[in-house]
Amino acid sequence: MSEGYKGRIGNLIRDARTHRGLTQAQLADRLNTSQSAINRIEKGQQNLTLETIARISEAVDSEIVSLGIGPVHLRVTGPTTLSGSIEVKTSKNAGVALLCASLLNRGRTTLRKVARIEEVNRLIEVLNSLGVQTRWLNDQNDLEIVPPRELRLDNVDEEAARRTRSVIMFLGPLLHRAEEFKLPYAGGCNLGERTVEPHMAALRSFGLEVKATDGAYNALVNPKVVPGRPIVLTERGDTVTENALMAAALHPGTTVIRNASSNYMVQDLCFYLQRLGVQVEGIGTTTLTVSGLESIDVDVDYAPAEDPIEAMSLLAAAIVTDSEITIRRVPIEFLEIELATLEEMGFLYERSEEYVAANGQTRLVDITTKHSILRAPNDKIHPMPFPGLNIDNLPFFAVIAAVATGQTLLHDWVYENRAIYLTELTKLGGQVKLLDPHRVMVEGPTHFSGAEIVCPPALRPAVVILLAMLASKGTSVLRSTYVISRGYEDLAERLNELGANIEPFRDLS
Ligand SMILES: CC(=O)N[C@H]1[C@@H](OP(=O)(O)OP(=O)(O)OC[C@H]2O[C@@H](n3ccc(=O)[nH]c3=O)[C@H](O)[C@@H]2O)O[C@H](CO)[C@@H](O)[C@@H]1O
Ligand SMILES: C=C(OP(=O)(O)O)C(=O)O
Repeated sequence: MSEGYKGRIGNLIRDARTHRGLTQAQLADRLNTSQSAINRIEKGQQNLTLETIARISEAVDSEIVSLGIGPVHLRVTGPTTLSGSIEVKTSKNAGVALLCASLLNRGRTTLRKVARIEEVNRLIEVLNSLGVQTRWLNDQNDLEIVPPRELRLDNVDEEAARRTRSVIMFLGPLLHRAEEFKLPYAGGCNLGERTVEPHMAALRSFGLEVKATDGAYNALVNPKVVPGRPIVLTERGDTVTENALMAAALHPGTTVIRNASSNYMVQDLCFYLQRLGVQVEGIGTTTLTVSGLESIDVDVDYAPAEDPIEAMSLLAAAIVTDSEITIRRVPIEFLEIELATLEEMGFLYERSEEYVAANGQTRLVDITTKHSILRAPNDKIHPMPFPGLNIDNLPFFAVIAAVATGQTLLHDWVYENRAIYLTELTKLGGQVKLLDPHRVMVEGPTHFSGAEIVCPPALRPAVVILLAMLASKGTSVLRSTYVISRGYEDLAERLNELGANIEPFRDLS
């Protein structure tokens, strides 16, 4: 390591340490080393291994070595048996919808226990670039959002916006704020072509016309156009329903949305809109009736519900490692089909009595997984819009099927590219055959063994690979894991608390 580099890293570590309010002695304590060693490191007088840097990063703040130093990789040593209990965090998808919806309100929105994930960070960056003030209030991840009098729509943080797809949900609220504006094309995971046409079709009823040119959506709004009849969505998509709801919230009349998604994030958005004073009927069904308001200026507090996809990920972690763990705060109403499918495969578990999430609505349970001997299901596993098996939960059945005896057919009719990434499991010893771009056949049981794999550019398949690595004998490396932190908060650290051995590290350039 060059002298210059050592000095630079030393400075970064000192800054991160003081930022966390730690003395050298306290940091030394956390790392099981001496204060004089920390002093030498900070002065750039010490050679550091990547492992040490990763450990220091963890002890102070994982951000310290992100400056100028490459992506985070994970080294996983397995096989692992997990134990203990873990709490499900609030959902990425409600989090991003509510951040967008906060633009409807001229007052202050406080969101409780927001998932502190990269997707949320990107959207906060976009909001900040528009002049919205945001502040994390405490280590519970409560977030305060205060919009400005006038939004700076000509100042959008394009780089942040392009890294998320959720920015498409700015269209619904913004069409009430400006008659002309521009948004960068939505990005996000590479799951193949994902149309935005249903969004345009739904919002046309509110006078929005969008021309897509030069990498941007150029929006023109005719405020005289209001929905004359029910809006019929051509796809029961989640974000399209959310866009239509947000547009309807500031339309001072009644809007009926048919073929609406009734999925978890849509429900959270509806509950938030109700707090804003907007009347929403039909929550949980496919017809939503919204009585909107001329303007909204209230201070509101809302606590989004727990993430069914994170809960499914944790169930899959337990199943693939054959572990008995307790997963707390599972939003059971959004996992019923998944659990019924798992039961058919021989999965054993106990569940607690139901209790209610902080939003006062969503039903939660604690699930304790039990040692199970799994067999392939008789029928194929395929997703459906809620109340079907969640589209984002399907990939987890690949790693579950890999530990079940027999052949399981997974049919992802939804995404052009997502099933393809599941074949990466073969690198760990899985038998996963791609039948066509939408169908994979998984044959188990599998004796996983460690390998080095670059993260697929899609959140759920990336986590599926990570979970298989937990069950793999020996050392695995999962490279470039930004895509995982897009949707999960501290996943590696939290799995380590259950007994996993996952070590984050970075390359030095
Ligand atoms: C931020 C957020 O909330 N993201 C979720 C949302 O994305 P989002 O709402 O953006 O999903 P899309 O609109 O891209 O829909 C996903 C895919 O499903 C297809 N499709 C969808 C519904 C339907 O009835 N028919 C149909 O064909 C679409 O053409 C597309 O190819 O919903 C997806 C599907 O649940 C989830 O994977 C995403 O995690
Ligand atoms: C596909 C997903 O999300 P997004 O819509 O943010 O790409 C997902 O959460 O798996």
